Amino acid sequence: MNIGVMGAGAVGCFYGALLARAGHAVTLVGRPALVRAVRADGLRLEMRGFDGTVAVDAVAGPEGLAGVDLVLFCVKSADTEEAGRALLPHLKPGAVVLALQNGVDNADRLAAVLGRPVVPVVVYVATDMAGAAHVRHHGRGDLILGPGADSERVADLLRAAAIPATVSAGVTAALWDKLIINCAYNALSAVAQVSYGTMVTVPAVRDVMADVVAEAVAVARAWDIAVADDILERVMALAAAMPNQLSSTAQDLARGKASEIDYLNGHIVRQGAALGIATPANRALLAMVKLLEAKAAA
Ligand SMILES: NC(=O)C1=CN([C@@H]2O[C@H](COP(=O)(O)OP(=O)(O)OC[C@H]3O[C@@H](n4cnc5c(N)ncnc54)[C@H](OP(=O)(O)O)[C@@H]3O)[C@@H](O)[C@H]2O)C=CC1
Ligand SMILES: CC(C)(CO)C(=O)C(=O)O
Repeated sequence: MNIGVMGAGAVGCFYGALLARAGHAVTLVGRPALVRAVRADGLRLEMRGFDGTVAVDAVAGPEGLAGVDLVLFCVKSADTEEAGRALLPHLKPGAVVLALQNGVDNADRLAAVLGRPVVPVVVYVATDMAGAAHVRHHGRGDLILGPGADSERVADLLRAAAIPATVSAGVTAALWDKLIINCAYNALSAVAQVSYGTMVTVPAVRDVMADVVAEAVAVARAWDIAVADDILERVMALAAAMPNQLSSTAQDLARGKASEIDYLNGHIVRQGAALGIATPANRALLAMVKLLEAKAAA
């Protein structure tokens, strides 16, 4: 199949590389430095059991996706509308679009721009870019796709490419579960630039994480989202599973990049305000990360 990746960063390059290894024709849309590096040397995929170059095409603009049947949309949440508008004129009428992003509203925001359904996807992976065209996998990789006319067919295609994928009518709750994990870890890890294992050794941090989770659960349940009953235990368990991990927000700030915080704790704060639910812990974490972003931009 002809497959396009809109936003060739860590997630887009990782899944694009696996699909290319499975024999699909993959075109990455990325920034000029990535395009130059892929065209010069190919895309390097480094993961357990494989370290090598994968044959993909790379282009700097979405006009290169005119012929694709499947698009993996993998930009950060703040770029969803702009990248969606750039993609729109080049999208084939029947092409299936998957949003592989954190946050809970990217697929809806993208669908509004594209004027067609977008399949929300919960992404459980740890991956980063170790160089301009070098993607490194650190763990997991499983995807939960929302239901849709093509979701089962696409999940089959993903599984055939060694990507664990399921389709779930509970995708909204799964997106919220992931959002709550992000709200608990991302900002605190970013503010102190510490790994999850270190974070949870500090009792006051565990208390703040519990407050953040309680506020987010109150917001979610007010929207009738069936958040897992054991969400706090699941949140706390992540630190043992990924003790050395720094959050993506920590990594963004360390690189002087804007983070997705407006779509993580910021989402809880906005929704809480609309619902009349107090969210002081999420508000404080949002403020701290915004302050660091402002300092970096000054
Ligand atoms: N990395 C991970 O392990 C995980 C990430 N996620 C989520 O997946 C999503 C993607 O994350 P990730 O891959 O890490 O992010 P990256 O920043 O690594 O990748 C996004 C890439 O898209 C590029 N981009 C943005 N807009 C355009 C455009 N219009 N045209 C071409 N390129 C564009 C960005 O360039 P630039 O930086 O210059 O803007 C960047 O290179 C996020 O929502 C993230 O939270 C979820 C689970 C795990
Ligand atoms: C799950 C988690 C918290 C793993 O680092 C993540 O999604 C992120 O860093 O954004």
